[in-house]
Amino acid sequence: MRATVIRFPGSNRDRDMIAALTLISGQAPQLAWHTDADLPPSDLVVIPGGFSHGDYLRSGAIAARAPIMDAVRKAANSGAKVLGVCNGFQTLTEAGLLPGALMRNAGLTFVCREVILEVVNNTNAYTQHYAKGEMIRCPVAHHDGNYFADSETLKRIEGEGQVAFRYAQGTNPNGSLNDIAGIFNASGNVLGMMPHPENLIEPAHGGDDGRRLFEGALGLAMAGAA
Ligand SMILES: NC(=O)CC[C@H](N)C(=O)O
Repeated sequence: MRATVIRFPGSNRDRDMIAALTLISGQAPQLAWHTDADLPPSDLVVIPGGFSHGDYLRSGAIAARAPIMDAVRKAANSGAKVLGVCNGFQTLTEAGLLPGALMRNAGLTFVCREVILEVVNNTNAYTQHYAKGEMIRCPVAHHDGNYFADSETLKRIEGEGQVAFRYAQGTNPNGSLNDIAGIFNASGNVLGMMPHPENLIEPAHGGDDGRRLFEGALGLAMAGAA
């Protein structure tokens, strides 16, 4: 399983993502730069969190138009997994690889805290190691995490099982419609999520609820599983 992490000017969770993928798979991921025209052969492409291009214009808007994104689109269309976390999720919506948009948090402040997520759909490689309806811990750190989609799109993604994670009732940190924290594309190989599973993968983090997402995406058995 070959994983690649893409870096943009202003990415700041790339090192966390590289550390998580290395720890979980035993192999350092390949790296790509935003101006690269091609991606190395990859089964999993990850766009990490951060403030690409200083969040100017809109978070992820400039990154979505980087040369590397043509290669990401090609990889996604040919079935590779593409995971966008936080600024990565923003970039994937701006690139049209995921529906909807991430708007300014309803409270107009940056939120940095742990939230509880409900695993809405576990019939997908990314979420296969969670139980449906399982509540997991995960940190968030963003100012533009307020998921919005028009009513037709919202109905479609809800109806087609494209909602991956929801903020637990009453804990929505940003005003996202339907408490949406993460969504799949229609084919299920692209996942965007605002919370940071890479920051809760080992006891030193205070928990490891995020770990199973990477084990699923990388096609690995759960640590500790027989
Ligand atoms: N941690 C992040 O990726 C931050 C995402 C984004 N730039 C925001 O603040 O909304």
